[in-house]
Amino acid sequence: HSLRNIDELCASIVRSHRETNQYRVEELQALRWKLFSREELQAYQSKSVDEMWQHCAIRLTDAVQYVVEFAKHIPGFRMLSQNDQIALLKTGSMEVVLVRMSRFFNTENNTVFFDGKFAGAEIFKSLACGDLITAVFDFAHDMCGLKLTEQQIALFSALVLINADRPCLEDRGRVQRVQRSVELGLTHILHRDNQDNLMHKLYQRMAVLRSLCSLHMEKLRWFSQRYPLTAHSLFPPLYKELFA
Ligand SMILES: CCS(=O)(=O)c1ccc(CC(=O)Nc2nc(-c3ccccc3)c(C(=O)c3ccccc3CC(C)C)s2)cc1
Repeated sequence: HSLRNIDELCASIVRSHRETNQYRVEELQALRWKLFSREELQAYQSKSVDEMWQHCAIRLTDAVQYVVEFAKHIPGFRMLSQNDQIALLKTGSMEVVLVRMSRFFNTENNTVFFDGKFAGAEIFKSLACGDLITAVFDFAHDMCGLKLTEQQIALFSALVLINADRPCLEDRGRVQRVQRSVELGLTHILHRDNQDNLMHKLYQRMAVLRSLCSLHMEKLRWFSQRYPLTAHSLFPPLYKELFA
């Protein structure tokens, strides 16, 4: 890998990250103090479990669509077989959504961007999965502590997605080669930013992401058993395809 290739790889991943985000950082910084009123909060909290799950699944699926677009523009991702691309998105897209959402977490009042405003954990009460919500908020808070730049987030997101250890890959070797080039890109960016020490912290966060996503899958299984109709006929098809 000549340095030129690595620079080009980083530039295309950063460009793709920027072009596939629903919101720009500046946009959401401006909304940071736009909070839900007590009435709005009560309206969310009085939704039934299945209503709130459906509401969130739709929004989560929106965010996942953008991650699919991001993946398609990662050099080397499109070279992989269709099956391997799906396998990587199945396990990685939620993780990238969590990394992206964490950028907009407001650590001063512990709120996350949801439905156009910033919401505290209590708004998700009717989901009846408090441990998942707490874990997501803790992760977002922790990620903010790393103060990653958009470029670092772009390369980290690509590395989260292109992971040769994922289950049911056809050509693990090929995924490994793409993963190694993205790893080189991330270490290159961190070295340039004089933050080599971040690399091992980011690998630690990848393990937390995996546990968050298995908790999400566990909650989804619990929900689908209790509300089969909602899960099978009212959730977005992409949500079912990727998570169910
Ligand atoms: C991701 C791209 S982005 O431009 O940053 C962006 C784009 C769009 C938004 C707005 C948005 O959809 N926010 C959502 N927030 C949460 C959420 C919820 C609980 C805690 C923390 C955040 C959503 C979820 O549905 C969710 C997310 C993670 C785990 C679990 C769930 C709920 C389960 C039941 C599906 S959707 C925010 C950020």
